[in-house]
Amino acid sequence: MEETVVNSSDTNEISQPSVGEWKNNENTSYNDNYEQNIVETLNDTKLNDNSVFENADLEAQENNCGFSNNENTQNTWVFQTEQKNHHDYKNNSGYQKGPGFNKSNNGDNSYEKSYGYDSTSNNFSNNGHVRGRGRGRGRGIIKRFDEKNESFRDEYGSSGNNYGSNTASGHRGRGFNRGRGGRRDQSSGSGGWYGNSEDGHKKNENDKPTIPKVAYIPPDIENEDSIAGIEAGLNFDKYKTIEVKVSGTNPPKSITSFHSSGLFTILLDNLSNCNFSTPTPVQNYAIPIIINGRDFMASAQTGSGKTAAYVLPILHNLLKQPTELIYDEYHCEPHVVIIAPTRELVSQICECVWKFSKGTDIRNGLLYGGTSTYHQKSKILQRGVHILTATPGRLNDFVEKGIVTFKSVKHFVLDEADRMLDMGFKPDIEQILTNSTMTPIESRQTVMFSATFASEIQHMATAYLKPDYIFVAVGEVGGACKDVCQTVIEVTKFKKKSALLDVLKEMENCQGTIVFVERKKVADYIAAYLSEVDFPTTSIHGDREQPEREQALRDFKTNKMKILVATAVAARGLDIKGVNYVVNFDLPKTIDEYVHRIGRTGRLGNAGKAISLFDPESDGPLAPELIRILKQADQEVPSFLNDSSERILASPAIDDFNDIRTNVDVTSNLVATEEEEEW
Ligand SMILES: Nc1ncnc2c1ncn2[C@@H]1O[C@H](COP(=O)(O)OP(=O)(O)OP(=O)(O)O)[C@@H](O)[C@H]1O
Repeated sequence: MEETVVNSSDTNEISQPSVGEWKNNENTSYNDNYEQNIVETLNDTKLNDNSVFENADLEAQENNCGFSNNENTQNTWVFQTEQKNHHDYKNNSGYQKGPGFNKSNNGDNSYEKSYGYDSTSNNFSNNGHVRGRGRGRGRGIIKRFDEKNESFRDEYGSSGNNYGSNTASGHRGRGFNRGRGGRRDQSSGSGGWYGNSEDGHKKNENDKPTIPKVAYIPPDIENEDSIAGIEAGLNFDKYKTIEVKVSGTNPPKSITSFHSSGLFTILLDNLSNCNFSTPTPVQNYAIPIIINGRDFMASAQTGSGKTAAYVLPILHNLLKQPTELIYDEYHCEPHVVIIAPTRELVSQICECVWKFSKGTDIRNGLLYGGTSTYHQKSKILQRGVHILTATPGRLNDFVEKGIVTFKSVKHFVLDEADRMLDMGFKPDIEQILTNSTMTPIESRQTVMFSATFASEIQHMATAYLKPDYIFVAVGEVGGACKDVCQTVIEVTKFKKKSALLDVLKEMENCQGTIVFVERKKVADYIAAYLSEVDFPTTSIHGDREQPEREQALRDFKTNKMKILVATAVAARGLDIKGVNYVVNFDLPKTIDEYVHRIGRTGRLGNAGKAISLFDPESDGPLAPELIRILKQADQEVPSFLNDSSERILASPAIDDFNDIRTNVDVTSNLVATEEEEEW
C-alpha cells in the first residue's frame, strides 16, 4: 500500500475549531494585544514535556503503510518527478522576508519574495506557497494513514507539514495566513504538495482523492564535511580540574590519553583525523570501563564528548571479537543498538559511528521516523549492520515486522538515558528491552549516558543494568556547563517579544542563536516575527516534516539562517558548531531541560551565552531550581529570582547530586596524572 498524505488543499478540507480561529480583524496590528491573543489561544496547544516528541510516537504510524516499490536511493523524495523542486526545497528553509509581495506569477504558479513569513519556503516547489501578507489562511489537514483502522486520520498541522500546500493552522500574524486580500490555498495548483509531482492527486478505486505519501530519503550520513566536530575551546584544559566521582566495585582504572587507552590503531588514526588529541574526562573513564565489559551509567556536562565516550570502546570491542554480520533479505541482527530520543540526534550519532569506524569492516545503519521505511529497510538489509542507531518508535516498528531482531545484541546504549526512561519513552524502551529476542541483561553490556540523571530515573534504570554497574559523575550530576554565561531577565509575558528583540539587537552579531520556545506554534510565530524584522530565521519543531527539520538544521549550520527557533526537539544532544547564544524565550518546565538547552552553546571548552526571559507568573516554580543551577555554575543570581524563589520554597542544596546507591564504593578523581601514566 502506498504511503499517502493528503493536505487541506485537497477536497477534504474541513473546518477547524477555535485554536485556528482568526479573531483579529484586518486592521489588527501586530501588537501586544495580538500577542496576548496568541499566547492565550496557544495555551490550548501547549506542548508538554512529552508531546514535543510526539513525532517519535507517530513514527510507527507515519511510515507504516508498507513498503513502496521505489528503489530511489537519492537524497530526494520517492515520488518526486522534478529534481528542480527538490532544489527549491533545499535552498529555502527559512522564514524569509522579501522586498514586497510580488504578485507576478513565476510560471510555476507561485508568488515569490512575499512580504513576511515564508512558511512554506521549505516546500519542494514554488507552487504558490510563499505566503505573503494576507494570503494562505487555510488550515492544514494532514491525512495520515492509521494502520490500526486502516484509514486516514486527520491532523491539523502547521504549514510545515504540507509540502507545497498552503494550508496551515500555525502561522498567524501579519504577513502570514491571514490578512488583507486573503487568498486561500494558493498552492494546490499542481496537485499539492511538493510541487509538480504528477502523482499529486491520484484517485483511488473508490474515487476518493488520495495522494501518495512522499517518503523522504535523507541525505547519506557519510559526508566528509561532517568529520570535523567542534574545535576545543580555551577552557578545554579546565576539564582536568573537574571532580569526577566513580562508584561501583572494582572500577577499571581511567586513562589519560588516547594512546594509552589500548584502542586499536585504526581507531586512533580516525581520532586523529577528527582532531581528537586529548580525551575529555568522561572519555577517560568510559573507555576503559566499556572496554572491560562493565555496565555503566555516566553523567557528564553537555558538550563534553559523551558520544565518543561510548562509540570508541564499543568499536574497539567489536574489532577485538569480530563477528559475522547476521542478515538476510528479510531481517538483520545488529550487535550493537544505540537509542536516542530524536531523529536528528540519531543521525548525528550515526555520523559519529561512521567517522570513527572508517577503514574498518564495521557496518552501521540508522532508523528514524519521518523517512522512508522502504529505504531504511533496504539499507540495513542490503549489507547488514553491526551497529544500529535508532529512535525507539521506528525501531519497534521494525522489530514488530521482524526486520530487526535482538538475538545478537551484545551492547545496548541509551543516549540521553534519563529522557529515554521518563514517562514519554519508557514504554518504548521497555518494549525493546523485554522483547523476546533481546539478549538478557547478563549477556549484554548496557550503558547509559546523559548530562542529567534525576535519582528517580537512576532507580528506574537499575532494572536494566547488572547490579555491579559503574556510575561515573563528571562534575555535579545534572549540573550546567560552567562555560555558559547565564543571564536571566525578568519580563512579563506581554513584553517578551520586545525583550527578545532587545536581546538580539544587543548582540554584536546574532549569528548562531537558538531561541527556545515551549510550543510549536509559538516557534512558527516567533520565527515569522524575527524574519519580518530582518533576522534570517528558521525553525525546528515536531510539526515540521522531517525534510524541513533537516533543512532548517542545515541552513542554521551553514549560517544561511542566523537564528534557529526551536522547541524541546532540539534541546538535547545536538552538536552544532558556532552556536554562540541560546535564548530561552520561554523557560522550560524542568531544570534538566534548561540544562540541556543551554548546553547547545559553550561546548568542548568554548564560551557560550544563555539568556532566559523569566516570566514570574509562569516561571515561578522553576525559580528554586534555577537558582541552584546558577549557583552550581558560579553564575550571578538576580534578586528577583530570589524573591520568586522565596515565594515557592528555598532552593535545594547544590550538593544533592550523586549515585543513588548508598552501599557502593565511591572514589573521586581516579585520573592518573601524566607523570604516573608515563612511568
Ligand atoms: N576528545 C575530544 N577532542 C576533540 N573534540 C572532541 C573530543 N570529544 C568530543 N569532541 C567533540 O566535542 C563535541 C561535543 O561532543 P558530544 O556531542 O559527544 O558531547 P555530549 O557530551 O554528548 O553533549 P550533549 O550532552 O549535549 O549530548 C563534538 O563536536 C565532538 O566531536
